[in-house]
Amino acid sequence: MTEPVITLRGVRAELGSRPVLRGIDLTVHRGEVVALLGANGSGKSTAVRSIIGQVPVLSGEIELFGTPRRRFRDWARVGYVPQRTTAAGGVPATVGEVVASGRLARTRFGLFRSADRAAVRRALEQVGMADRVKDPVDALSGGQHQRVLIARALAAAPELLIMDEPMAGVDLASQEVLAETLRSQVADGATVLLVLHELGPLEPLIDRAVVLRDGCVVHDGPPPKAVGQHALPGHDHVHPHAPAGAEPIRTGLLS
Ligand SMILES: Nc1ncnc2c1ncn2[C@@H]1O[C@H](COP(=O)(O)OP(=O)(O)OP(=O)(O)O)[C@@H](O)[C@H]1O
Repeated sequence: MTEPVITLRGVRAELGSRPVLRGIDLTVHRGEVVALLGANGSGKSTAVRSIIGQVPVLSGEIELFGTPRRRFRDWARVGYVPQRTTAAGGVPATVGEVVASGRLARTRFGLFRSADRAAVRRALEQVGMADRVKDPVDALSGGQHQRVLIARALAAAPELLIMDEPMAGVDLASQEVLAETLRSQVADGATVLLVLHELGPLEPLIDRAVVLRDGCVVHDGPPPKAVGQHALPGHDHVHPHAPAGAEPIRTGLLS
């Protein structure tokens, strides 16, 4: 096996004094594409947020690129795409500005040189949004907004991509663009940890699946087949932030 890029050992975390992660062990090696699966509320988002330091850890260890997370400083190596809750939420920024913000960690003192501008342009081209660079993100559809968030993560040319439900609420055309973007990242050697509710169009890319239930790992191995438990009735995905009575989000090809 190659070197570990993400290591979690016995990670426990609480939210509002409720145990949400109850001793998670997870290793992602260089070049691997790992899907983090599980029902609503099983702790998937909390697990990835603990990795990037947004959720305090009660006990256990987290390492990034072999360095304890507390001492890890090289955040330009990590691209994070958070779970998208609303289309744009009144962000008064253009597509170009949002994507350029993802490049800041690679600039010297925040000054954009031609290599930085080229990286921003390349990221926009990868997700098919180069012609929208001047548009306000408010004007975009959900799928286009997600493409912009992914371009923002790609702008720093990260070695590790962590994405929380990148396909949720994304139209089919954007899903295909995102799957293709991810494919080229993986071909270039990126390491990827994806929170997913179902494998969907990303299935061919996934090397390994880790399934959480009630804050514990209940499976770590080959991805479940497309007709597995996540595609069965009763496993529809209701977004926790959606209004009460909202329809489950159908992320696409399997449902
Ligand atoms: N800020 C918070 N305060 C208290 N409880 C929280 C908070 N955020 C999440 N939780 C709870 O923690 C549990 C795990 O949430 P988490 O978002 O990690 O699950 P998930 O597997 O990602 O689910 P989903 O697929 O619905 O996003 C849930 O029961 C959720 O209600």
